Amino acid sequence: MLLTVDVGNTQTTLGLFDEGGELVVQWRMATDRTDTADELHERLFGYFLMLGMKMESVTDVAISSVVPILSQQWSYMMTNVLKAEDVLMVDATRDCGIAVGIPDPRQVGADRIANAVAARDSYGPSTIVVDFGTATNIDVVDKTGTFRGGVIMPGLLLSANSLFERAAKLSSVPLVAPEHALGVSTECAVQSGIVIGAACAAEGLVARIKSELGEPDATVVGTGGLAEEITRATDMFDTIDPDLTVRGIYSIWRHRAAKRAARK
Ligand SMILES: Nc1ncnc2c1ncn2[C@@H]1O[C@H](COP(=O)(O)OP(=O)(O)O)[C@@H](O)[C@H]1O
Ligand SMILES: CC(C)(COP(=O)(O)O)[C@@H](O)C(=O)NCCC(=O)O
Ligand SMILES: [K+]
Repeated sequence: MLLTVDVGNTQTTLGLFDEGGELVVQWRMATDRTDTADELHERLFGYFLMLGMKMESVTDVAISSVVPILSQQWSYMMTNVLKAEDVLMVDATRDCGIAVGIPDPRQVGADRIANAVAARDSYGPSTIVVDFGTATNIDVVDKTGTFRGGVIMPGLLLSANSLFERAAKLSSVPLVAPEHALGVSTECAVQSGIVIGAACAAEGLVARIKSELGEPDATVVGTGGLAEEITRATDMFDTIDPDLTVRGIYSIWRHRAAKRAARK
């Protein structure tokens, strides 16, 4: 089985794929920057126990991480503790099976490359991904199937928390989409600003990107932990695909495995 690990700034999503490429199970844990390799091992062991699965069933590992300190700890744990033979770290400077059309691929977050690969595989070229997590990032695949970059902006929770921290009369409200943009209470006004505001920002940016690319019919896909809530505030998405990043990591692993097999 392939174990995929997607280390985001807020949560880490783990996935297990069977030999046929089916995502068998997926789970999330909080991302804690202070975790050591031993702590990650303990937590992984606990999840396998809970799932009634054996860690020995993992033959391959692929990691996408946007938290460098944890990239090291995960990689060390998989190699030295789990003794995985081959640990793939997603990295846009190595062949991920997609053309990268930006000047310095070293800068790109691994999750954004994974999103682009899965978007191209699942929806074809000319696809725009909006990923609502710690950051809201837009990842663009043009009609030639090339990753073209996109947008990075503060995520909903980050924006909301800064607002609550700095505005003396405001305190935390549930981040759900209100029925109307016109808020008649403090709670509704804040929900409108944060949730509908994030939807409108994404709509506006996607419209501009479509126009800059000259691809008005690009497919628009929503993903990330907060996508389900945003979708209540907009009809911009052709689809919501919560497993996009994890499938991208799988595709990149499969691409590399096929290349390796061809060399043998
Ligand atoms: N299954 C879920 N359904 C709804 N919200 C979720 C789910 N999983 C995570 N979230 C929310 O999404 C946020 C994390 O999103 P995620 O895309 O994992 O961010 P990151 O990749 O930056 O860590 C968290 O604030 C969490 O509350
Ligand atoms: C844009 C991101 C902060 C998104 O992180 P996330 O919200 O998934 O935790 C991450 O992909 C990142 O740190 N990228 C590096 C900069 C770049 O992609 O250009
Ligand atoms: K994100």
